[in-house]
Order: sequence, then structure tokens, then C-alpha cells
Amino acid sequence: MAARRPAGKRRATLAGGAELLSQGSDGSQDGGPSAGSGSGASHMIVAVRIRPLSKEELAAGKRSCCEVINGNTVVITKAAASGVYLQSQQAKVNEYAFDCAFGPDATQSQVYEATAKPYIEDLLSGINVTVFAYGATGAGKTHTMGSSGTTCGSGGSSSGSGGGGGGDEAAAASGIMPQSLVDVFRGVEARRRAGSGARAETWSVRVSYLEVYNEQILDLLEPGGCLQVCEDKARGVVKVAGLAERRVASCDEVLRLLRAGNANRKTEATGANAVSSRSHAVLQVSVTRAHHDDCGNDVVRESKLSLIDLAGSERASATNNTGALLRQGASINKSLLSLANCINTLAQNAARASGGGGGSGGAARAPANVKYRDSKLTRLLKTSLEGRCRVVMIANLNPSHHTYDDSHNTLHYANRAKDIKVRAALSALS
Ligand SMILES: Nc1ncnc2c1ncn2[C@@H]1O[C@H](COP(=O)(O)OP(=O)(O)OP(=O)(O)O)[C@@H](O)[C@H]1O
Repeated sequence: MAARRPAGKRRATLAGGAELLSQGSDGSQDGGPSAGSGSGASHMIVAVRIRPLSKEELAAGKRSCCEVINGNTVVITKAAASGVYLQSQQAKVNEYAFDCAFGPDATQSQVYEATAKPYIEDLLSGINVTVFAYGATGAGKTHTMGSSGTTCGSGGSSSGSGGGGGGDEAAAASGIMPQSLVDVFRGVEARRRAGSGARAETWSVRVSYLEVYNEQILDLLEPGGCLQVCEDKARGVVKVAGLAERRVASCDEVLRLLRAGNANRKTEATGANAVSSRSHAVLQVSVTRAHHDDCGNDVVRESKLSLIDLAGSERASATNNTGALLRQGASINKSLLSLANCINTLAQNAARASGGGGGSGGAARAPANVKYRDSKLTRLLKTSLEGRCRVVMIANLNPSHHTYDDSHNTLHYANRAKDIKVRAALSALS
């Protein structure tokens, strides 16, 4: 389903040393997840998912303003105001092409298989992988990520048979998180069996779960005070000091932790969603492989899968929020705005590095400074966005013509994100 990449790619280097893969002069895009494996160059995969209108929305007369064509293009239409004569008020149709796009009938497993699934092998080879869901409030991010923590059944057990058809079906119905976890444990188990010979490999999986709420980082597994982000520049890693990590042996165990963590997560009923996530939630799954090399030295390699359910972007006028909800909304929007700014700067730097403009007027200029420090969210995502990582962004849309502006903004945002190129590298040895 992902668009394939034609030849003719160019490379450039970002501030901070991240290597970018620039867009071809013909505007062609790099390949989708299926194109990336090992430590080769790849870009940020951007997918769009349009959720179905609910019965209530249909009964209230809401109609869809966007559709998917050709498996990768979203067409969004702004209806003309009735009885208008001005050109500016007439119907507008815009088209945006992505790596893949899913309409309201797409299943959870179709979305997973075309986005995150191909990168699980990369994770097990030592490459960091980040998947995040973006979109307005009520657009379907939590549904897509499966972050409400449904079961993955016996298919997710690292010590199980690897079969567990019923469990697999349950996971497949439950979004990116459970489906990724099933494949992580299955892959670890396969490698454990294959590597249990001469080199005495050991594998372990640990998880942490945090939220960024009102610009504070809070541990969802062991609630307490606010935590600080710290950066190990030498190793190019960002860490959260004091964050609890639990060693886990199965997918079901992770989902139990996820459900317990969700009980601590901030959700509220807003004007736009009855159960609106008011924080950005980050589930990190660290996979560690330890073995002896040919000289008998201990070698430890760790890679992280970061699964992120962002809080919804929202317009105060649409949500009718007041007081604390309004302040939360402002904080959510601030961090999403700083994420958008980082994405814009990275995209401009990529365009400049390729001589493709980005406002530079031709000659390549030094890359602009990317303002990761503007929010906790961008500080956390720094290493994910600037390279050494596989990144998947799934932009979610509520198709209602009432939320046209939100959907159009989301498409615009996702379209910018398409231009960020990241290069995966084997994670630093720990
Ligand atoms: N693909 C889908 N198929 C069926 N129902 C969906 C789909 N996506 C979302 N929904 C439903 O739409 C509603 C809003 O979805 P969800 O809670 O995932 O939105 P959200 O983007 O996470 O919102 P917020 O940012 O406010 O937390 C929920 O009732 C959810 O079950």
C-alpha cells in the first residue's frame, strides 16, 4: 500500500549530525516502510486515517468532507456557502498524497501492516522505532494506537506457542500498540530460540509509560512528582531521570501495565470527545540483546519502540472549553505547535540541503536551529525526529464537514512532516 521510491536520492547533514535523505528533484518520495530495513536511509513515514462518522454524527446531519483515492491520496472538500457569489467562498478541493491513506472501512490490521509492522524487524535488529498518532480531538488517535489497552491473548506470550489464533484476532482488532507488542514478543522468542546455542544470547524486554501533561512529565506506572528530561549528547540519547521501567515477559503483561497506567492518565469529557485524552502518552518498549562476541567480550545492544498517543489539537471555539480545560488545551496546543515548528524547520532544512529552496532562493544555507527545547514533548522526541530512528506518523481525521478546518490543518501538518528525512542507525551500545 505504501508508495515505492524511485531512484535518485540525495543525502545531506542536519545540525546535530543527523543525516537526511532529501526528496528527488522530481518531487518523488522515498519508499514506505517496506523499503526500509537494516541501517539504510529512510524517511519519516506519513500515513493518514479517516475514521467513520458515528451513528450519532450521521443522525445529526454531519457529512463527510474527505475521502481516500488510490490508497495514498486524501481529497478534502470545503463546501461552498449557500447563495454566495464571491470566488473566495466557493467550494475548494485540495488533494494531499502520503505514503499511505486509509478510509473509514480500513481495519486495525490493515493500518498496522502498512505502517508499523515492517519496522518491528528493524527494532529487533537494534534500530529505534517511533510511531505516533496525530490529529484533532476526537479524530481517532487513541483508537488507532489501541492505547486503551485491550487484550492480545495468548498470541502475545513470549513463552507461548506463537500460535494463539484467538489472541491474534483480539490484538488485530485493537490497534498499533497490541499488534506491535505481539510481533515484538514473537520476534524475541524466535531469536531467543535461534540464538540459544554457542553465543548464549539473552534477550529482555522492559517497558515504561509516561504522560506529558501541562508541560510536566509524569510517570504513569509509578505516579509521583514531575520528572526531568536529560540528554546524553555523547550517545545521542534522551532519557527521563527516575522513570520506572518494568521487565515484562508477554504482550498481555504490557497491556495490563498499560491499562493500569491509563487509570492514571488525564482524560476528560470535552465538547468534542466524551473521553478526550488531555495529555501526550508515551509507551516505550526497550528490547535488549546481550551476547558474547567472538573474542568473549560482553556485547549489549538496546533499541526502543516508542508508541505515542498525542493529545488532540483543538480550537477553543469548537470545544467550548473554559477554565482548566481551556488551560490544558492551551498547553496541549503549545506542545503540538512546537512539534509543528520543529517539523517545519526540519523540513525546510531538508529542502535547503537538497538545494530545493525552502525559502532559501537557491544556494544551500546552513541548517536552521531546530527548537526542541520549546516544549517537553519535543525534548522527548528529539532523537526520534532528527535521525537514528524509524518514524511513523499516523495523522487521524474526523471526516465531518463541521471539522473541515481541523482536518485541513492536520493534512497540512502531515504534508510538512513528509519532508523530514531520517536515517536509521544501529542504536548506541549500552
Ligand atoms: N477507525 C475507527 N472506527 C470506528 N470508530 C472509531 C474509529 N476511530 C475512532 N473511532 C471512535 O471515535 C471516537 C473518538 O476516537 P478517539 O477517542 O480515538 O479520538 P482521539 O483522537 O484519541 O481523541 P482525543 O484527542 O480527544 O483523545 C471514539 O468513540 C472511537 O471509538
